[in-house]
Amino acid sequence: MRQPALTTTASFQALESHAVDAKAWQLRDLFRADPERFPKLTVDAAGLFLDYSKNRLDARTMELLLDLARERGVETQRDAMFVGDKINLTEHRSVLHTALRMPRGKELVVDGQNVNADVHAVLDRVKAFTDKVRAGTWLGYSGKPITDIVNIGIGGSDLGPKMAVLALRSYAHPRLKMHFVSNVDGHDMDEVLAQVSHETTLFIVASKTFTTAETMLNAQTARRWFLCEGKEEDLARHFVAVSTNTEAVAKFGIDVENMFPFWDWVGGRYSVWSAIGLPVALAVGFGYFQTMLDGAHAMDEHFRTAPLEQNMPVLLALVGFWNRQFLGAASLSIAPYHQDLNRFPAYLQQLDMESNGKRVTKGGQPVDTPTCPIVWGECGTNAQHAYFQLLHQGTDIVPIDFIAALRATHDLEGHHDALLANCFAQSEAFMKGKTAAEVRTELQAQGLPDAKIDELVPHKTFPGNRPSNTILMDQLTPATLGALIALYEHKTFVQGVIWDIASFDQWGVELGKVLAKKIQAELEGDVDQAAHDSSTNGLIVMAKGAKVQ
Ligand SMILES: O=P(O)(O)OC[C@H]1O[C@H](O)[C@H](O)[C@@H](O)[C@@H]1O
Repeated sequence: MRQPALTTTASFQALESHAVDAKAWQLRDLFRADPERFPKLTVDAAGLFLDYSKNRLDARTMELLLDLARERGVETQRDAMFVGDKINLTEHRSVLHTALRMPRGKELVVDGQNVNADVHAVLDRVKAFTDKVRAGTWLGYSGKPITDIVNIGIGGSDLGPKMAVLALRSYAHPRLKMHFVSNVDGHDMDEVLAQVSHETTLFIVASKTFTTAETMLNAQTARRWFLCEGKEEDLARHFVAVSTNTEAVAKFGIDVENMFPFWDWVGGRYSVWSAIGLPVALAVGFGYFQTMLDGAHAMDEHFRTAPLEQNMPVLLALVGFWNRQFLGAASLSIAPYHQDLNRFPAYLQQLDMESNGKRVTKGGQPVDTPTCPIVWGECGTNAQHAYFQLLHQGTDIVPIDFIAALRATHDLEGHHDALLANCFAQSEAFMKGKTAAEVRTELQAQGLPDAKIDELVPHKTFPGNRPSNTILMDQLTPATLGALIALYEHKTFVQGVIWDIASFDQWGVELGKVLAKKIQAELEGDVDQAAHDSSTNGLIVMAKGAKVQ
């Protein structure tokens, strides 16, 4: 159904008038005025807790935002996604990552395909394979168990598994060392190959399409490296593939018996739940991988059934929309206060920016509002000692998602209180700030002369009023990780519906791929000067010059 332009809708216009005053609100005042703000603006779901009270909004703002969600059809479109309607319009595909984590036996038939049965058949194969590798009964060519696993993939075939393997580090198998090679830059492969042995390494070539240039080149390099010691007939023990493209896998020379399939209705950035999650299952065991799927399913059920006003992904999406639209926040910083979530911001960059970094509506019209913010971030407390300066006192408003676990998975004394204290202190500082009067009183108490105080006050003042969310879980476990990823997946979906953009394609990555192919041919052959501008020509000539030195 064709949506009207966002700014022309009644609920958007109501929000716009509400925002005239709301933009000037001070978070300090909102907290002072309502001691119940915390219980009112927090929600629990699937083992996660979201506190969105430190945003410049009130109950009326939320009501209007929820009206907008309803007017844009969030509920109808959510339901359409879950039942397998072809909501990926430009590629005419269903969007069924939620089916990958459905319990066994739940009926879901799409285009005559018994989706649930197919998903579980592949999961059974993943289980059988991971059990063997972990038990040490899947042997390399010289009869030794596998010790190193190298996942070769990029984008969705890298970021999800890499992030999850690190996040679940404390569940990892003691013998298996996981490596990830994604970059076409040979330094990436080179570094990994230097650490592993031909006899005991298993390569997973992970690519939905099995045509991605980087992955194909890396896979060829790995194959060549392997054949320096191993024989052709040993390849099957050392190379497996995860893909939707059986033909290309066979052509590459990987035994299709060793291929774990998935389907075109799984988007790359939504694929960690499919066989693309094989490195996760190998690292933590199938049982914990299944628990991660269960955690995501719990969030799916919440998203599918909870009323919008208590629906965590919907609330997170609406708050993000409010900050983007009405506070002009062009970026969103992700601050996991958990070292094992170190790769989570990078994972979210693809999830969010590749999904919603679009400038036209589903109907092909230019959007009339800003869309996806730039997503970036680093773990706290490291981030505090690097760029938090700008977030506290710079000229841009950058909302922050703080993510923390109440209990650690280590038992090192003193660390966890220090970590949580920093996390909570930062969101408090962003919210409250420090007024000029407070700074002046503090400096006066230190006995500084008036002239010095006048000089320092502007520098030491914090404007505050900077929005943040805090997401808490009891511990970072396979279940809470699954729920956390699903939370953000659904948040991205809801925002895409509000903006009426096609969240499940990624045409914006194509142009560079085509040009790179052409330039690579020129680096290896003759330069097609007429095809380029003087800058590009100049750079190509420099690279060619460096080759002959
Ligand atoms: O899994 P593959 O088919 O190799 O794709 C890997 C990645 O590359 C593409 O260019 C897309 O931008 C990503 O969405 C995708 O995840």
